Amino acid sequence: MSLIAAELTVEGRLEEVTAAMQTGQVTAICGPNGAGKSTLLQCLAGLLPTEGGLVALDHRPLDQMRSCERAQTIGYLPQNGEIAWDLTVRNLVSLGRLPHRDRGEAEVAEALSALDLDPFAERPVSQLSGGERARALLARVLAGTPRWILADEPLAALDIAHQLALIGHFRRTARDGVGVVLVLHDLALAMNYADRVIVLDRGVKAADGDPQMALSEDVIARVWGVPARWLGEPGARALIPG
Ligand SMILES: Nc1ncnc2c1ncn2[C@@H]1O[C@H](COP(=O)(O)OP(=O)(O)OP(=O)(O)O)[C@@H](O)[C@H]1O
Repeated sequence: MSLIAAELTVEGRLEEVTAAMQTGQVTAICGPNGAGKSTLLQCLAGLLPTEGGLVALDHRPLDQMRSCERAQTIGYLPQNGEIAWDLTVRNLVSLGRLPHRDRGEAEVAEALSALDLDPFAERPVSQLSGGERARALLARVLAGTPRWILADEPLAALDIAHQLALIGHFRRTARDGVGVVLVLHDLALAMNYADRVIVLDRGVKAADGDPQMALSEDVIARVWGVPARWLGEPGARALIPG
């Protein structure tokens, strides 16, 4: 098992947030706009220097790892990622193999298939819809076969069928020993599919634990300021406002 442990303060954005995540689990990071979710994910990926605190992967501070090793180990999907060149989808996804310095044709093919991109593989990315583009960017991360997947709102642009297919893929990947950390705005997806939920509120941790506890109606009322009720059975819950 691998572990990422963080103890973080980022001026004006995160205040003494501690978190420890393990492989084999899907961890969701939830919270209102501006709560610090993307900031936390960037810190966990080693992309944002932290003034106070530390992020360690298996007790090794991330900033002491070589960038190549870090890139092989941690796959990061930013929110609204840019695509600088008008590559074909296959070539974009192949960029995920850069840290490994190989073509990784089998891994690229697997990632294309996991994201249902085979019909678009030879198409320039400029000719994709928003959701297809989001899937191509995530496929690039998966092609790198990282031990950790850190993805910022990976489901936001996807239709319900692709959301469910992808969350199923994340769950299987976690079962195979990968650590999956997802920023999610959809609280029902977090409730039904995450093993663990971290809730941030204005830069501080408001809850951390199993989804039933971390996303209780009380927490939702306190953090989001919205009265809401959970209906349905565990694993198939729906959040009803009011
Ligand atoms: N580059 C930056 N420099 C300074 N402050 C920033 C920067 N990026 C974001 N912030 C601020 O830090 C806080 C946390 O931002 P962050 O993007 O982490 O929030 P978030 O929870 O991901 O929000 P959202 O749900 O809107 O994506 C916000 O108040 C934001 O305005």
